[in-house]
Amino acid sequence: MSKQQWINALRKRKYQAFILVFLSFVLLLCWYNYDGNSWTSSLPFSCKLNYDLNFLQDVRLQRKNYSQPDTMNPPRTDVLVMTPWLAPIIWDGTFNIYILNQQFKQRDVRIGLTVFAIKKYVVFLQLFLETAEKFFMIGHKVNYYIMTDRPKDVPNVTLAEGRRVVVLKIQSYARWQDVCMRRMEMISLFTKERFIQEVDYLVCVDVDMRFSDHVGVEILSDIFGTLHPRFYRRQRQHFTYERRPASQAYIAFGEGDFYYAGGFFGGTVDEVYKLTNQCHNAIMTDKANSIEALWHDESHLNKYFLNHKPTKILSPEYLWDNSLGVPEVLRKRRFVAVPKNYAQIRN
Ligand SMILES: CC(=O)N[C@H]1[C@@H](OP(=O)(O)OP(=O)(O)OC[C@H]2O[C@@H](n3ccc(=O)[nH]c3=O)[C@H](O)[C@@H]2O)O[C@H](CO)[C@H](O)[C@@H]1O
Ligand SMILES: [Mn+2]
Repeated sequence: MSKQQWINALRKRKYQAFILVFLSFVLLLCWYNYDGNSWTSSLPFSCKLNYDLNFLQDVRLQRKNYSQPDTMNPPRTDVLVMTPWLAPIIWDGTFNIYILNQQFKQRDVRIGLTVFAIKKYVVFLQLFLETAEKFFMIGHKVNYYIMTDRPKDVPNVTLAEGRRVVVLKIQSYARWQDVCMRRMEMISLFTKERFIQEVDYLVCVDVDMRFSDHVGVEILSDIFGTLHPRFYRRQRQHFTYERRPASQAYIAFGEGDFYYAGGFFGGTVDEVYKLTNQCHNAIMTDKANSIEALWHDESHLNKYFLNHKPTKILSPEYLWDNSLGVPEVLRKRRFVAVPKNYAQIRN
């Protein structure tokens, strides 16, 4: 086709051509302004788009010319993004995943995700693992440590390269409360036995959950906890801390920073060992004194974090429950509770 023929053809279909060029331009503009995390302020027109952009993941990871951090324009002004002890609180918009992935890739970091599936809770594993493969630490080395009394019921899920499932057989306990609490003991035991050789960070979560958006290296730090979705707006006197002084988990009214959820914490292997070992010891002391903390392991976790402040805190984006609706500050729901029939699943 000669140049003239091209021009003639274009003239004939000038409207289509114009629309095509215009659309390409818009697409390019969007792509250019997407800074690896959000494309809000950098767009020439001020609009807030919060689409799921996983298809751009590969592209955005390679992006070098991300937008400059703006000293006079904080990305979030609607939520607390830093604790008084200078630990960041991770909300959507506060981090650039491109930069963080580069940093953690350089260190070739290995992450262990511990999850317990005792008795009937094995039914949650399939969705948990499938969604983790879509959203959890994509592009990094991941070991799933599945602790269960029913190894045969662990589903076979196809894993991406660099990821593997490790099934660890453990005993079960009759009471669900004991199952929950003994997680502290098991994590601390396996930390010494194998986690310390195999991974750099541990992430410890509930199994009755599904991933529904990006959860990546932005969560990693020496020791981190997560704001409980029911309490992140509440005053400390309403927190359901253990209030009986006889318990090791006791926290007085007038004390406490946040109410942390039992279902999502982690850190370096060393720090998680300290946390789980201390919580387990406290649980055993309570047991010897015939007292059980109100919210079991969660109460002890809250006590631990009162005295050992987390170095990072995850917003409730990282542990949401859809029965609470979707408040405006919650731009993403990354890890969401799967509804369950308590009476049926716990017995
Ligand atoms: C989201 C969140 O913050 N959850 C916490 C909350 O309750 P939940 O009501 O979410 O507790 P849950 O029933 O999910 O139990 C916690 C976890 O223990 C495991 N499990 C439990 C029972 C069983 O028969 N088999 C089994 O495998 C399983 O991994 C489960 O996810 O309070 C619990 C203590 O009361 C724990 O602190 C949970 O981490
Ligand atoms: Mn749960």
